[in-house]
Amino acid sequence: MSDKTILSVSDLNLYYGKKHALFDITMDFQEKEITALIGPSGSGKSTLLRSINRMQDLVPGVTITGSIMYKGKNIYSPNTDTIDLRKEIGMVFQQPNPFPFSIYENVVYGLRLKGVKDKATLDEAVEKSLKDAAIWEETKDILHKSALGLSGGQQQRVCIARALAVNPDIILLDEPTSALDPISSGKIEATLLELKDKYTIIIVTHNMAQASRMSDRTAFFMDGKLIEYNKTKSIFLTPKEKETEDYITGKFG
Ligand SMILES: Nc1ncnc2c1ncn2[C@@H]1O[C@H](COP(=O)(O)OP(=O)(O)OP(=O)(O)O)[C@@H](O)[C@H]1O
Repeated sequence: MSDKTILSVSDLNLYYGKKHALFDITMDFQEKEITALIGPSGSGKSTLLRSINRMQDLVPGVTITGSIMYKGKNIYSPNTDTIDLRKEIGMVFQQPNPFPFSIYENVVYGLRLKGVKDKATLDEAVEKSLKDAAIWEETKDILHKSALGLSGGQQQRVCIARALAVNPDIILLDEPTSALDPISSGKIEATLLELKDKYTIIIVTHNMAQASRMSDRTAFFMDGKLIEYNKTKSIFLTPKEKETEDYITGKFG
């Protein structure tokens, strides 16, 4: 574990009923870096990502063993308040999923849940979060219009702003650009690169070019196993495992 380790996954196994989906995953995530999780469909990337903020607990029949240490505590300890955990470890999904409210109400959603009522505080959070998500200029004059009226790319940046508004430490993103056109994807990538100064980012992506452009470290998964994990340059230029090389050169997957 290095000084910069923010999350430490040890011997994590996950079963959906009898199906063993993650096998002995052990890996550390570094603070204020972007880590990409790559691998073929069904390799367990989303399962691992969702395990990090205990979203996977919501699936009936799931069994999880092992630990994920965050700020000195095992997030799988029975004492963990998962609502609080998900404020510190936010999530953005593949399909933009704004709520059917105004842009403003989408962004302040988590703050309202926390009981924040002061208008000036909420206004400030809206402006800051939309700026950080690089969507302020496009939305500042229409804050009280429905978020559903925005384009898919704009909706996704509002969803990023919604995640940022509660001031998380870590942002998990599950293929956040796969439903978007290349221009919108490029904007999200640029936004995430800016956010890395303030947040730790873990992103599942099928897009190899995106992983190699954006991430500091890359983890390659296959059949629920972590095959190789290293600095992104090493994974893409000098992979150690044959499976990694075959995948990144497009031989399978
Ligand atoms: N709710 C579920 N119930 C049962 N099995 C599941 C469930 N979710 C995922 N799985 C299985 O667990 C394995 C890992 O799935 P997961 O979605 O984590 O893979 P992935 O690498 O993210 O795939 P993709 O790239 O297609 O999103 C797959 O075999 C999948 O079928």
